[in-house]
Amino acid sequence: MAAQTAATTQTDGVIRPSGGGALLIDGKRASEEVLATIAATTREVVAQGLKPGLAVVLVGEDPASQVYVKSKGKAAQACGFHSVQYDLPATTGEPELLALVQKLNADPAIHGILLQLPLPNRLDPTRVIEAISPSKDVDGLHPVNAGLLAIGDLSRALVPCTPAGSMVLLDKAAAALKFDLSGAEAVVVGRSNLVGKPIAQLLLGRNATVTIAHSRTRDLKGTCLRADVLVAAVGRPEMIRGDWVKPGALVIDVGINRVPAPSQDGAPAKTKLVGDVAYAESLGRAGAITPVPGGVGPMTIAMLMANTLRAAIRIGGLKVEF
Ligand SMILES: Nc1nc(=O)c2c([nH]1)NC[C@@H]1CN(c3ccc(C(=O)N[C@@H](CCC(=O)O)C(=O)O)cc3)C=[N+]21
Repeated sequence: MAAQTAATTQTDGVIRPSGGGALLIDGKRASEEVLATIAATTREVVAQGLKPGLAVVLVGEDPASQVYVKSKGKAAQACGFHSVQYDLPATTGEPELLALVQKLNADPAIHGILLQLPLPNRLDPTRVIEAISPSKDVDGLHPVNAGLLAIGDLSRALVPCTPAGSMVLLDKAAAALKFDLSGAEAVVVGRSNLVGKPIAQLLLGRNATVTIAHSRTRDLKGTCLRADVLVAAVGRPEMIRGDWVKPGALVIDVGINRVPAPSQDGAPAKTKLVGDVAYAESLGRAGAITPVPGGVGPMTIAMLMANTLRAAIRIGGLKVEF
């Protein structure tokens, strides 16, 4: 990352490029901080006789999903959790999947159930997600958790991991720039149940003035240009251009898109990860920006661990501050 090789100062997970320009919010470092807190709290919880347990369910053989699921299992073990993974063949039927969910719902060693998405096309994720006990729904996708978030009951909701992680990074950016989210113009590009809608709810909970924009928005560039806080969650590589960013804006790039990278001297074709924001173009405009990779992605995994620990504490009825 060229922008980070220039002389930089790093204070509290924020990289300040020496030549000026956007502050870079270091999601890798923020995730390590969160994971360290989780590991410490887990030792406390284990000392009280409760070991948080996470079950990850993967259906089929999507290579990207296999990589994500592996890193979730690793993080769970590093946190001191009990961690199990179910690899089911792509041919698995809905009844078998529902039976596994019921078994995990009833298993006292399991406090978090993560159903890796997307499922193979034949399977309807809605029915399977709705079978997960809301108290173990660490993805925050069950309608009960979506509803608790919508009414602002964050003490009871399990909040989806990517939105929760995005807010941690946004808080870091706001603190570094002494920027008050209350009353600010926030624009979320993307309206998915997994990311766009829950982020909008969280921003509203902070008293931001929230616009949810999407592919049918008439003047997307003009809408983005109004944003003091711009959250990109569209899943299209570098769709948000630098000249769509209001000068000084806080930019949270949720996109993780694998695209072909130029290969040299006939070397095998390579790929690289880019966000939904044209990063290089935005550095001279944004006040702060999250990089891809190393931004929201690592935070997503850290928040999955946070949700699992929270679920365990609630299910176990422990009085542990977390
Ligand atoms: N039920 C469910 N819940 C999810 O949370 C969920 C899911 N299904 N399906 C797939 C997406 C994707 N996802 C990512 C998590 C971490 C990184 C991550 O750590 N990315 C690294 C780079 C990793 C790499 O190099 O490929 C980074 O951005 O720095 C990326 C993507 C969670 N997802």
